Amino acid sequence: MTETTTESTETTKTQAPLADIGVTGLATMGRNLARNLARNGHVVAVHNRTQARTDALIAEHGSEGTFVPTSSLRELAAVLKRPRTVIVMVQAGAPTDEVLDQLAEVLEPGDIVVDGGNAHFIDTRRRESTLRERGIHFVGVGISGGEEGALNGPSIMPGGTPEAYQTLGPILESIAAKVDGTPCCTHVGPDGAGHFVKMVHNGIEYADMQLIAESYDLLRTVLGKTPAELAEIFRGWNEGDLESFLIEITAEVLATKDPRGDQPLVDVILDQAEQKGTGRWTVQIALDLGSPVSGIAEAVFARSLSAHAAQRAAARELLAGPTEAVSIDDPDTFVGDVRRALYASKVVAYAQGFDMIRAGSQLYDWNIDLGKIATIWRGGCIIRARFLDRIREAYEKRPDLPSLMVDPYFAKAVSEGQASWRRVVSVAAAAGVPVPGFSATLAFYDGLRRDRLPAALIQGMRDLFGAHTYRRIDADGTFHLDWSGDRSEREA
Ligand SMILES: NC(=O)C1=CN([C@@H]2O[C@H](COP(=O)(O)OP(=O)(O)OC[C@H]3O[C@@H](n4cnc5c(N)ncnc54)[C@H](OP(=O)(O)O)[C@@H]3O)[C@@H](O)[C@H]2O)C=CC1
Ligand SMILES: O=C(CO)[C@H](O)[C@H](O)COP(=O)(O)O
Repeated sequence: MTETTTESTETTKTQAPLADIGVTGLATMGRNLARNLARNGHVVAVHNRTQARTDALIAEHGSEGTFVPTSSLRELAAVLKRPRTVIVMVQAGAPTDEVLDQLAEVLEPGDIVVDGGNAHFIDTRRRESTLRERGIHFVGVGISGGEEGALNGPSIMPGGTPEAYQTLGPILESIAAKVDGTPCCTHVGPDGAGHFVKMVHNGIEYADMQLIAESYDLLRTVLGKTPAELAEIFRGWNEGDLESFLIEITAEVLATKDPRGDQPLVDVILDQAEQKGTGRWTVQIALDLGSPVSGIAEAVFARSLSAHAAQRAAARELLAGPTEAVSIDDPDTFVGDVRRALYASKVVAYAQGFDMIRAGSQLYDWNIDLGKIATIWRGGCIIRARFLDRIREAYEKRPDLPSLMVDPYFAKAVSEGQASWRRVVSVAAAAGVPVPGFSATLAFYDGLRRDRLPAALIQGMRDLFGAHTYRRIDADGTFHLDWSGDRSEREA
């Protein structure tokens, strides 16, 4: 029997079954996650700070499953089966702490609290340790897929203890997206591992979106293609190795007209990209880990630059652009070059993200299985893409792969694309089209493959001005040159 009506809260309370799971925070994500849980047969107790959201959920979707509406966290705790499981889907940051403090007062040792928001993994580690002292299992869970994914199957990245996953895992797996029958949900690792992986997912998301935006800009500026023509090109690309959710929605955005007029919607949207923070966190943490995520960093910086409206307006008046027009002999060949450059750059951005996950896993002793991460990103999440199956294969074949770039499949794919990639970056520079993503990822590729890097010169300079020492290619140890004296070398 489905408890769906709001006419009498009292009736609902007295007849309410003990719920399997609770969800507090019923905005975009929480509401759809609760519906997904209910549609999959779980009895879901729901709560929101502002009662109207709870009432709206029950009124509009109460018939989709068994919901138990509640009007306080204490009431939510009272209607849950023991040990209780509560998913918190509220705004990240201070609001999450507030809700966790309130929940800690009404829960008991052995209960499980899940934070499904976009929390910083350092906060998750802190919260896990605080709640552990009270005997409560705290599980930081990365959830990706946006509004539609939360309803129909997101990609789910849970951290926390293996014990908590034993209870929580089957529930989360039941609502996750499925690819070839495999749920896009796995126990990522302890404490903050799930939120760390979600953070890097979002960093990759930023890079992927930036690279697609650069492709659009180049084809539009250099070839003069219209948004409608470009929508067709992206639709075509979505049939091949670039097939992904982001390419699919690119075509959709470009094909859409302004509802207020006849021009393309993309031409009336303000060109200042916003960001909530997960991309920035990825780069901040990557700096601490010494993980060179240059493609992701350029994507974050490109959003920042776009938002500096006053600087851009001042510079537009003063800074000269190319004096000669770029002419492309064969537009179709150039479209193919951009497609190959996009694929190669994407491989680099994903490789950087996976390298960063490995670095985080080593530092925090999380033992994250990269093949499993690729597996759960194949469906449900924003960066879902056909080539993630290749990434899964690469890490399953060789879990200690030093970099995705040296997996035979990706090494071949990127090497085959490099000539196109170089042409695209050259044309962009000549045409004055900014391609920070394409350039940074190509530089990363060249940096990886070079026999000798100019880092040797940097080491020489460091030793000259600061006696920072250098190592030699032909002897063990560290050395210092007497730069201001007789230039003899001594072991440091
Ligand atoms: N939107 C998306 O596509 C995605 C979002 N996420 C993450 O999921 C979480 C939820 O996102 P979303 O659904 O967009 O909602 P929002 O991030 O917009 O948060 C709104 C919800 O938080 C509640 N809230 C805010 N402050 C408090 C507080 N002090 N005490 C209690 N409740 C509070 C609101 O309650 P009230 O109604 O009373 O204001 C409302 O339920 C966030 O952490 C977000 O980063 C993750 C993946 C995708
Ligand atoms: O988590 C998400 C998807 O996985 C959100 O959609 C993402 O946080 C959006 O980020 P931003 O607003 O910074 O572009």
